[in-house]
Amino acid sequence: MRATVHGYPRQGPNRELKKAVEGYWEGRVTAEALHSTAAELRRGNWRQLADAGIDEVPTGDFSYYDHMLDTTVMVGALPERHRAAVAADPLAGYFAMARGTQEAAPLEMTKWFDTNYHYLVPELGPDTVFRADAGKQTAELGEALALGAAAARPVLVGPVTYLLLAKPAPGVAPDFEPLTLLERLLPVYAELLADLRAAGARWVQLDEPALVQDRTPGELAAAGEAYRALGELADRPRLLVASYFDRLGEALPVLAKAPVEGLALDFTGPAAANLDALAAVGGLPGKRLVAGVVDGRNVWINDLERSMATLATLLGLAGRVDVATSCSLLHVPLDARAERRIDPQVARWLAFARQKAAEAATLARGLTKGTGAISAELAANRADLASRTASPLTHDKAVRARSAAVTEADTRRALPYHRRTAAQRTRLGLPPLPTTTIGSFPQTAELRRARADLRAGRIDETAYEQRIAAQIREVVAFQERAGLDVLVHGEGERNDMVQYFAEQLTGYLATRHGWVQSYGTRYVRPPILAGDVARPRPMSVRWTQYAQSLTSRPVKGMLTGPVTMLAWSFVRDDQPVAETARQVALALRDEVCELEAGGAAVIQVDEPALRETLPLRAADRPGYLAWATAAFRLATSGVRPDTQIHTHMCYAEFGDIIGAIEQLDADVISLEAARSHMQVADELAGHGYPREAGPGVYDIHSPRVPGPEELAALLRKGLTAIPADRLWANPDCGLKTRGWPEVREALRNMVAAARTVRRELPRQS
Ligand SMILES: CN1c2c(nc(N)[nH]c2=O)NC[C@@H]1CNc1ccc(C(=O)N[C@@H](CCC(=O)N[C@@H](CCC(=O)N[C@@H](CCC(=O)O)C(=O)O)C(=O)O)C(=O)O)cc1
Ligand SMILES: N[C@@H](CCS)C(=O)O
Ligand SMILES: [Zn+2]
Repeated sequence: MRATVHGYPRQGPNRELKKAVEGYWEGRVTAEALHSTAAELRRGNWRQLADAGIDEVPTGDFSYYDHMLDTTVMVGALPERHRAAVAADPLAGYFAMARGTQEAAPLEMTKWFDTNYHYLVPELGPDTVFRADAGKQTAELGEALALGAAAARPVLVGPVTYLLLAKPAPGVAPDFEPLTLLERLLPVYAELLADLRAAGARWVQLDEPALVQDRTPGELAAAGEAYRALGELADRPRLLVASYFDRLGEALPVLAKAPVEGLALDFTGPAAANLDALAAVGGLPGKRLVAGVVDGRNVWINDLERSMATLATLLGLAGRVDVATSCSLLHVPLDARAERRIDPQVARWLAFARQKAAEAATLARGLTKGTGAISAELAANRADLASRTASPLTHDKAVRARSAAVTEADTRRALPYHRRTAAQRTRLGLPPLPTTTIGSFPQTAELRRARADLRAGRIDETAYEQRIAAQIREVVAFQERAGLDVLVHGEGERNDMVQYFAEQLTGYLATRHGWVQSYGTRYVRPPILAGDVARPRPMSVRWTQYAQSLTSRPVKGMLTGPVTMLAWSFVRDDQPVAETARQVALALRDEVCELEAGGAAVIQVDEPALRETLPLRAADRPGYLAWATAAFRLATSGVRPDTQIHTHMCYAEFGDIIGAIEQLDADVISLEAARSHMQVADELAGHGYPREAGPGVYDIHSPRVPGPEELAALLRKGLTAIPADRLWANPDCGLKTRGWPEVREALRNMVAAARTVRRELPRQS
């Protein structure tokens, strides 16, 4: 029995990859230097995995930006508008597809299943011509083999998932279904498999996570047909079809029957249902089962005894069982041992990527040699688990009592929306198409340096606060000059919209080095929800009030909502997630009320992750949406009717949660829409969304500055779906990743566009 993982963090111990890629973009790092840093990081990862006891390493999971974009390159499906740039300079062209240029828009970016990782959406149409390019995969396999890896297994996004995650290219009919291209794509995969075999691959993994979502009979039949065709190829390595993030459900019998040599299944969380389902289909006789028993999505140590029991059952259900993490370790930080500041009593409960690889190796050893061979590890693990259950850190009586006393009435505002809206209009006196931003302004290197200086003791708290106050003055003055209607303080004091609040709440642990890739070169350090949550003191009131003291225009209070506070953290697995959400919501409710008492007439509570953590299977959704929307309302319903509650969401398709968005009972919502050409405005209108909305007009993920005409056209498009008295003009998301020059120009253009479109509106009688 072997131990393996599906993928490993790419960034390196000190985010060397981020620094090299951003250096290349800025012209400070040559392409050669970038390639050599990347190769060194890959070698470091394989060595680390081998040291942890992993005896089959993944290859090809590394990426300069995103593995879906790599797949688009691998199958030659480059968007027409980027072809010339890629032909002229493949590396620069690759980043142009990811980030866009002044001439050519980037690919759309969206969430990778229910994770906080974002991928670039392939754009396909009836004229798409696929062409195999195995170069990256064969080169990385060659590197691993040259390093002496005992066994190396290339990992590719599978053809069915690739097509199911694609969208119609611009200009292609919106009802075009990329899956209809499967027959054309399979010969390309056949060629790739032959190339990988020739390069020394004995096994190749094809990732099909899209098959854990609800699929139509036609999609399941297409998957069955694809793996029949690939399985019947003569010149190919052995095939391992991998699924993760949930149970395979009705796709399990389809894959179990396919002529492939192995399946990788997740056995954690809701995917634990795979165990009974596997027994029900008669197991995988003669096949390899790669059993994902070590959770690749959380940071908690594995219950080794429970996993051994699962593995023992699985031994009777497959020809051969190997031990693995449930999914790629891309979604967890690299090394818990780097967190020297975490209390050792708590640190013993934590396992990051490196520790999870070691857990898989321990389990594989136990399976091969018997539990006696891992008795020391089992005893230590038992003691660590028991210390967590018994710890006073995980229980706060006052928090539990308050949470238990919450009633339905605590989650309802005093008046319904239609009675609040008039009071808010009178209080705010805004023009039609009011202009605003989503909250953050550029997080300049100077701001980050000030924070790093504070951490290192090079400056004191007073000097740091002066720096933040200066930033707020600059942000407010700019917004007044630019003519925005509802201002923000700019979030300059926040390292991250979740981490900043988590650092001020009890029950959360912060990491120092726990970076996880969010998209491209952007990383987050998800805090860890380890205990009961309370708010010892106000968190955002002071800076909001300071900004309001500088202007007579309304300044929005800005908070992160309870669902996002959970989604972008590692949540505790020792109590229902709904209970954790209620605790966080109560802490936020106190903050919302204190912002209002401090004079805020508009308070935005961001829930960008509401859609992201929607369960992948429809059957699990009503339960999630019930606790998630109740937590948001609990956090926001303590305010007066004339206080306007905004919420904001980005990075996702919202069509399937519009009913739930209504359940939030917010007064105004801003949504990401620019890259998808305001499609969301139609979706809102299609569902009869009766409230105010700001579908984003400025794509903040690209350095490209939209002109006033383009922005006015998007607003006019918004007006076809949402009436003028309910439409807001705003960017897609916060501006923290952008530079000041772009932001200044884009926001001036946005205000000019709103003014132009306002002039075109019929006169109010
Ligand atoms: C809105 N989004 C967010 C998501 N998840 C979150 N948890 N937060 C989000 O905002 N998911 C969906 C999207 C994803 N979008 C983004 C956008 C931007 C970033 C980003 O810019 N990340 C930064 C890191 C931000 C941060 O923590 N900054 C710290 C500085 C930390 C640091 O680099 N420290 C260095 C020293 C720095 C120095 O010396 O100058 C160190 O500690 O070694 C801060 O401001 O204090 C990034 O750089 O990637 C992420 C997701
Ligand atoms: N208020 C946050 C939302 C990001 S999703 C920001 O502006 O960055
Ligand atoms: Zn956003």
